[in-house]
Amino acid sequence: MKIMSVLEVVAKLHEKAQLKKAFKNAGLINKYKSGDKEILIYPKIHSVQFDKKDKKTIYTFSLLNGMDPKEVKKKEYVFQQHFGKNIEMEGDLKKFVLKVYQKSMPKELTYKFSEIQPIVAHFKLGIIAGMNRNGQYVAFDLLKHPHILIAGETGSGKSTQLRSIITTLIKTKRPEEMELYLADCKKSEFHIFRKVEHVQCALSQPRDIRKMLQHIKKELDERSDLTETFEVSHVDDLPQEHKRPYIVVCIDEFVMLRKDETIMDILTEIVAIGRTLGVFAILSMQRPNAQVLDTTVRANLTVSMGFKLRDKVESRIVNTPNAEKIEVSGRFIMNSDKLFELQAPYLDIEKAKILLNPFYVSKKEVKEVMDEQPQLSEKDVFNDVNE
Ligand SMILES: Nc1ncnc2c1ncn2[C@@H]1O[C@H](COP(=O)(O)OP(=O)(O)OP(=O)(O)O)[C@@H](O)[C@H]1O
Repeated sequence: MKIMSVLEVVAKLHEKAQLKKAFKNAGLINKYKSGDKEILIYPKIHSVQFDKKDKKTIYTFSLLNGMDPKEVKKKEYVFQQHFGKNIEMEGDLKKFVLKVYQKSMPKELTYKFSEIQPIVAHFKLGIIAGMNRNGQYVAFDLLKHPHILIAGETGSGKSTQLRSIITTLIKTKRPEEMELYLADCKKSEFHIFRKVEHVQCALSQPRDIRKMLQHIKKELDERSDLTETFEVSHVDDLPQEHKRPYIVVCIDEFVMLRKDETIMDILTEIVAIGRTLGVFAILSMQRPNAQVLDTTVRANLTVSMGFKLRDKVESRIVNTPNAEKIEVSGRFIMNSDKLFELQAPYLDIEKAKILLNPFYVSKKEVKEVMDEQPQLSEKDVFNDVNE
C-alpha cells in the first residue's frame, strides 16, 4: 500500500510538472525579475487525479488573477501537443478542469438496435446520439432537449445520423404515439420511410413542404387552444380523449427553404413553442449560415450536432467548438448543455430497410397537390406515395 502511494505521489509530481510545461508553452504564466533571476509564476494546480475506471487523468487548476480565460481555449492545441489529442478542457472564468483520456474514440460503431433499445427505453422520445470514448452510449429525451440541429459538410455523416434517429424513433414508438413529417430538399434520403406507418409524409417539393408546415401550424394552434381550455401546461396532461400524438418534423438541408417566408416563420414558431405542445423539429444543414440561423430558430435548437465542418466560423455558428478539426466520418461534437465528442452509429440504407420492414404499410395513391387548394384533407396532401 505504502509503495503504491509513494508511486502515486511521484506520478502526480510528474503530471504536475507536465502541466506546468504546458502552461509555459501556452504563455499562461506570469514572469518577474528578482535580481538577475527570472521567476515564473504558474496557474495554481489544485489536484491531479487518476481515474482508473475511465482511464483518464483529471487536472484541476486556477488561472492567476488578470489572466484571460479565453486564452485557455485558444491555446487548447498546446495542451493537445503535450497530452495527446484526447483531451477535454472545461471551465470559464478562473477554475478549469483538464481531462486527459488514454482511450481513443471508437473509429466506427455499427447500429445495433438490441444495444440501443434498452438505452432509449425509459425516454418518451429517445434520441440515440452516439458513443463516447469510454464506450458508453449517449442518448437523450427529445421532450427534455427539444429541437435538434445537425450540421456537417457533405460526406460527414448527417444523413446517416438522421436515418438512425428516425429508425430508432419508429422502432420504439407506436404510430398512435408519434407521427413523423419528413421533408428532404435533396430528394435523396427519406424515400425509405415513406411507407412506414408513423410517417405522415415524405416530401421534397418546397410547395408541398409549405403545405405540410401549414398543417402543423394548424395543429400547433389547436393544441395551444386545448392546453388553454383544459388549463394544462403540456399536451401530455390533456384528458385522454383529447390526447395528441407527438409530432416530429425532420427537414434535411432546410437551408434550401430559407427564401420561403411562410416556411421559415412556421419553423420558427415550431421551435419557439413546440416543446410543450409535443411538436419537435430536427433540422439538418450542410453549410451553417448565420443569417438563416441567427434568429429565434438558433436560440431554440437546444441540441446541436456538429459533424465535420468547414472552418471555425461554422463551428461557432453551430455552437460545436472544434468540429472543423474532425477527420472521421460519423464523428461529431454535440452541444446540449454540455459538450460531448461522439461517434454516431452507422446504419446503412439496406439495414435500415430491414429494420423498418415490419412497419411498412401500403399507402393511398398520391393526389395531385395544387398550389391553392385549401379544401384538401390532411391525407390528400400527405400521402404522396406514387406507386
Ligand atoms: N456513423 C458513421 N460511421 C462510419 N461511417 C459513416 C457514418 N456516417 C456516415 N459514414 C460514411 O460517410 C458516408 C457519407 O455519409 P452521409 O451520407 O450520412 O453524409 P452526409 O453528411 O449526409 O453527406 P451529404 O450531405 O452529401 O448527404 C457514408 O456513406 C459512410 O461511408
